[in-house]
Amino acid sequence: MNCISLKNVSYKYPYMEEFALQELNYAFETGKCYGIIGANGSGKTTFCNLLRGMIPHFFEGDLTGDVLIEGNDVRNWDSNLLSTKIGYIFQNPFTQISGIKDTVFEEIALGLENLGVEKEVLIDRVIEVVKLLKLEQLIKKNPNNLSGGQKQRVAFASIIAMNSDILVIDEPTSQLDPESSAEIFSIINLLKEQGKTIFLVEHKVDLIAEYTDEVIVLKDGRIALSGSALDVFSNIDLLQMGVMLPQAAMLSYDMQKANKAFDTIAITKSQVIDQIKQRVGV
Ligand SMILES: Nc1ncnc2c1ncn2[C@@H]1O[C@H](COP(=O)(O)OP(=O)(O)OP(=O)(O)O)[C@@H](O)[C@H]1O
Repeated sequence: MNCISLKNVSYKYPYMEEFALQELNYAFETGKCYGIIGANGSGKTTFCNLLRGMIPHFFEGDLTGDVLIEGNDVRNWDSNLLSTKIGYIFQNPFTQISGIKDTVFEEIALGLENLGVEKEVLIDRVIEVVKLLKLEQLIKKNPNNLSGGQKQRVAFASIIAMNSDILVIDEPTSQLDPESSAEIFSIINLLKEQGKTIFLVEHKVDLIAEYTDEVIVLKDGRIALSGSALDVFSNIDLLQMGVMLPQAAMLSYDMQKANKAFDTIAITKSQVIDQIKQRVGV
């Protein structure tokens, strides 16, 4: 089933002459994890704002074509309903934390509280999410005093508590160290296992290759390339679109140049290991 469909969609910000998004056509399937990549200014954040209905509900400007969310035109959706259906995780965890709650527990409960969820249900739901993300040590702490990585985990917990079907995640690890980034990606894996539809903007292409099912490459607001992570990252044209290839793919191309090509292009570390094992016969 398609959760979001784009039919000939273009968008221009108010007072701008250039289109930020142009002639987009795509059918996004429920339960898949999509990676969104592209050079700076290619339209990734605008694309996220389109997918979550902020365009046209918050951003004015010219939107043409059809954005269908579960078959209904985005213009006909109630914006409050959309914000619970589609969760959004900011690039900067400091922006996501409300700043008005004294404990992590209250912070995670805030979205549910705003929805008027009954207190007992709310407490059960928060406890469930705290266990799932192993946040027990943090629940009594003040969210404002947490590290960036801890804040980002709390931000994920707040969104997961809302039980949104679709999650739009904009560069969640750009401000985190490798250890905190790995923790965030294990949470993204959990969400995949729960069958959520995920849109992930991430500059670290190795992570996109590892975790996503399909990849959309944006260039000047257009979908320049799309398909399975393997198809997209096997395409050397990516380099001309201002996008790096995963290290594994670079190694595959270097092996080709040295006339020692792998049987197939590898895009993840585990695929490289498989190719080497095959070659040395273990
Ligand atoms: N609020 C806005 N008003 C006018 N133009 C905007 C606005 N936000 C973005 N743009 C323009 O739209 C285009 C796409 O920007 P966008 O931020 O979506 O790209 P991006 O790929 O997310 O960039 P980055 O990787 O730098 O975050 C750019 O030309 C940008 O200048």
